[in-house]
Order: sequence, then structure tokens, then C-alpha cells
Amino acid sequence: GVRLNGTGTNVHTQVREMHSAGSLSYSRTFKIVVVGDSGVGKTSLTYCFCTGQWPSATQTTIGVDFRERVLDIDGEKIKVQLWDTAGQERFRKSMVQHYYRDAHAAVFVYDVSDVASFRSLPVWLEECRQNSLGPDTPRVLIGNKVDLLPSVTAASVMEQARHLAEVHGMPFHLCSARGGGGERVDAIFTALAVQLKRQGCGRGRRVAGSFKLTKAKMHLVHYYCTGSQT
Ligand SMILES: Nc1nc2c(ncn2[C@@H]2O[C@H](COP(=O)(O)OP(=O)(O)OP(=O)(O)O)[C@@H](O)[C@H]2O)c(=O)[nH]1
Repeated sequence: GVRLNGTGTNVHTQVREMHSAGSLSYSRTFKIVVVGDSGVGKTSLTYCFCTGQWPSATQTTIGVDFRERVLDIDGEKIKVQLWDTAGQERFRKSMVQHYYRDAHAAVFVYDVSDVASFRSLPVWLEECRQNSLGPDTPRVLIGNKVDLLPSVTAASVMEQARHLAEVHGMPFHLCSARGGGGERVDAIFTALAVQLKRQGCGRGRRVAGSFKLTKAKMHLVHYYCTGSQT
């Protein structure tokens, strides 16, 4: 097990990895949406957290994709479901409400080497707010691709990112979904799950996880979003 010192308090939470997640029962599901511009690394980060590996190659997300992992937090099995949403407008369209429905938390991602992806954050924050994921919802800001540092631009943007996170009352983390950054990525999402558990999220109402993306459904989603068959 991993001893995780949650949010800087002295509460020690026991987090254990559950193997063969598919056959295990779990008591609740946390739905976390991951948003940000196209190419910032949302797919890479969610893949990294859920599989413990780096994706060798990623493709632009069409519509929505989700990955999950079961964690044992203080003896309770919890399914952490990461909804990786398309950063490109043309692949989002009418899917938007589905991403956000019944979500417990939002993770905002920008690319530290791409100022434009940072400048887009207010738009993502606003989209979340309009879909009921406002200041009361646990939110996290991630500056991804720190392996591309150092760069002067990145440093000044980092200050602004810290400020933005503070204004919106969310933790700010730097990480990389490329080689060697796995523990950090793991810790960021695990800490968020621990926070959600502490807040008693996911009790009662079931997450609309019936929105299972089977392969057939993915084709349908692709068709809805692009108008073309895969
Ligand atoms: N150097 C570096 N490259 C990264 C990192 N994370 C992702 N990438 C690369 O950035 C590109 C885009 O990554 P994705 O994970 O597909 O980005 P995305 O945010 O899911 O993009 P959309 O699906 O279009 O919204 C890929 O070539 C990744 O290999 C990182 O931490 N460092």
C-alpha cells in the first residue's frame, strides 16, 4: 500500500492498488472529467493513471473516452472513472452535457510549453461552471509536459497559473505524462479520489456509467460528432 499524506494535513490515508479490477465489486464510482485544449496530454495522463504505462502513441480524442481504475481507499473499493474529453471543438458538439452529467470533480490541463493552452483555461472553467461544476466542485489544475522545461515563457506562465489556481481555489500541480513522471500523475489523481471520499461523494445516486462506451457505441459517437463512419 501507499501511504498518502492527502492534502497536507496529518491524516494518513491508506491507498492500495486493486488488481484485476474487472472482477471486483466496488461500492462507489467517482466520475472525474479531464478537460483542456487539444494536445495538452489529457489522453496521455488518463492512460498513465489507469494503466500505469505510457501510451506509445495517442490519437486525437473523438467525442469522449473513458478509462477507469479501482483503488482501495481506507479499505473501501472505489472505482475512479476518468472521462477524457475531446479538446477539439468539432469532436465535442452535442456530447458536452454527457461528459459533465453527475461528475464529481474536474481536472483542468494545460501544456506548460504552449501559452495558448493556458489562455484557454477560462473558457474551460466557464464550460464546467455552466454544467454545474463550479467552485463547490473539487477541481485541480495541471500544468503538463514539464519535461519540456526549462523555458522562459513557461516560467512566467507558471506564475500566472499559480495565481489562476489560487483565485479559483484549486490545487495546482506540475507533471509530465512522458517517462518518469508516473508517480506524480498517480499521486495527483489519487489525492483527488481521497478528497472525494472524504467529502462523501458518490453515495446514493449512481453515476450515469450506463453510458458505457463499447466499441459499437464509440463508432456511433464518432458518427454523431463527425458525420462520417469509421
Ligand atoms: N513531451 C511531452 N509530450 C507529451 C506529454 N503528454 C502528452 N504528450 C504528447 O502530446 C501529444 C498530445 O497528447 P494527448 O494525450 O493525445 O493530448 P489530448 O489532450 O488528449 O488531445 P485531444 O485528444 O486532441 O484533446 C502526444 O503526442 C503526446 O505524446 C508530456 O508530458 N510531455
